[in-house]
Amino acid sequence: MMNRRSIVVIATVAAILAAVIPLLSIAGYARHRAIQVETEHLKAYSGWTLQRAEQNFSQARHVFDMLEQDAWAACSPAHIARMRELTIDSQSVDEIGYFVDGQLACTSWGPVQQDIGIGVPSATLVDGYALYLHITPFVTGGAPLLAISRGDYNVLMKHERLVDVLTDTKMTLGLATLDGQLIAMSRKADGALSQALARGLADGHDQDLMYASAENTHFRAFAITDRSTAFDRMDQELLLLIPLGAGMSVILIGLVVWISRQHLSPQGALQLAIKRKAFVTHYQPIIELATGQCAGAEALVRWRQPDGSFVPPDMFIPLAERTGLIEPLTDLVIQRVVDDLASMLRREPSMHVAINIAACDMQSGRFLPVLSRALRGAGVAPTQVWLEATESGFMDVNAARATIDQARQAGHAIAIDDFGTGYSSLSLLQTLPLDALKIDKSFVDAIGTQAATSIVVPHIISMAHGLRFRIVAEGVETAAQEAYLREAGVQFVQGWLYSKALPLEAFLAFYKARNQRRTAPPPDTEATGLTPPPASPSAG
Ligand SMILES: Nc1nc2c(ncn2[C@@H]2O[C@@H]3COP(=O)(O)O[C@H]4[C@@H](O)[C@H](n5cnc6c(=O)[nH]c(N)nc65)O[C@@H]4COP(=O)(O)O[C@H]3[C@H]2O)c(=O)[nH]1
Repeated sequence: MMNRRSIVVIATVAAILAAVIPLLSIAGYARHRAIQVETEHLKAYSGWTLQRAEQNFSQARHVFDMLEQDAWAACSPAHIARMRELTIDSQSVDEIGYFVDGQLACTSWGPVQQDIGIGVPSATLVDGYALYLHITPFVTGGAPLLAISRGDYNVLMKHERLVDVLTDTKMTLGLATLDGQLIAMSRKADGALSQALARGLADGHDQDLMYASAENTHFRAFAITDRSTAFDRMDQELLLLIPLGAGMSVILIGLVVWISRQHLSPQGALQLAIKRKAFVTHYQPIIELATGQCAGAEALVRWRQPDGSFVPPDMFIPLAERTGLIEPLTDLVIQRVVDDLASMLRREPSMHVAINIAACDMQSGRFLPVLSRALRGAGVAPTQVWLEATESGFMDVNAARATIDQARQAGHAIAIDDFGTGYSSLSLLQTLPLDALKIDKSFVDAIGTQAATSIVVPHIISMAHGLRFRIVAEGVETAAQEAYLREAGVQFVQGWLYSKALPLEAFLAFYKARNQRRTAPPPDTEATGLTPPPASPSAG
């Protein structure tokens, strides 16, 4: 588990990010969206500009069709009158010219005396049309016009007419030939950009301007606007999206607070640790006094911290019991013990391991199927697994009896742990079909002292003998205690005199060393059972 300081730092950083990221994402999204929408807007206007140009172009085509329908006497009054009539009827066409042998012979205004050649077209369109971009009308004078020619005729029209589309925001519309010659612009705009767009520059934006274009078979049209237009749009989008971003920030911050509380509250931390299976079991050897051999071990759970240290069970078992987390924890311990010791238990059929069972589990018996599944899967005999519970586990006698019966039928031995520290010990011992009694360390400590409890120890032992219980004395620390217990007929001992609780590897090594030595003919120490344990990492 991380320490509080790291959690607070991480939670603070996460909360700041949770507050800022949604707002930045929303701003980024709004910017992207605004540019996208404005590009589509410009593209739509480019399309409408093309439509407008085509309308003008089709009016020119109509004029040509009308004139070519009849065989006119060239520049006759009727011919000129017809040209004038068509000029007046058409909204787009300002003047019509008629050429003979490449020389302007007459216009919709009348015959032409001057020597005016047709000239070289600026661009040739499909369908046999030619474009002359800047023709100065010689009759009316004035600003240059655009000429479209077909056959012997040309029609003149104002450039701006091709791009006179009403826009809803400020923008410049432009029209060009497909080979990149600029025909008309609705307003003045950046020259280099307009030329580039006329030549087919793709949609996009620079520091100041945004632009998009569209094409048809005759023309290319484009639209240019200031980027501020898009940013105005972005402001509107942002206004709509900010509550959404703020809502997301609040949800994320709430999540961060919830997760950090999970980590910071002891219950939350324990819950997470169970979820992450952050527990190991250490094994405290149990010594058989008659042989001095290691007869088994008590499994003692430890909560592993990220820095490699361990939290002892006294620090979290009571919390686990209060909060109901003891149940998944018991299951974890069962699985861990089986994973750790299965092969050794299979190899050493006389060895046993004792697992602590919490009071509520002892009363419900809920863990028994879990244990039986785990043992069956690993091929371990249930007789090799002892179950230890303190007196509180047996308080509800009927419930406890059901669990004990089931457990014993399965083959487990049941031990009453920390005997003498709780209430109603005597009646419990007589009422329940128990197999073993563990004398609490506080009684063992009293051996050979003047403490009042020292008087009780022989009575506990003789009572256990009377009930035919196996006896395990816990917390044996001195040779004198061991000598007393041996004399009193206690079969098993457990305590720092032999070994503290050991990590798995160290326990396996202890077991091997201890039992190998004991099978060899005994040195002097053999008779006392006081062989010092091999040097091993202490973890108890
Ligand atoms: N000073 C001293 N201490 C000795 C000596 N010999 C053994 N001990 C300590 O006494 C405790 C014996 O376990 P316990 O009475 O079952 O008492 C256990 C048991 O009630 C509970 N516990 C441990 N593991 C589990 C578990 O897996 N499930 C449940 N429900 N409770 C557990 O936590 C208690 C404390 O366990 P630990 O801290 O490992 O402490 C262990 C052990 O390290 C000694 O010679 N001197």
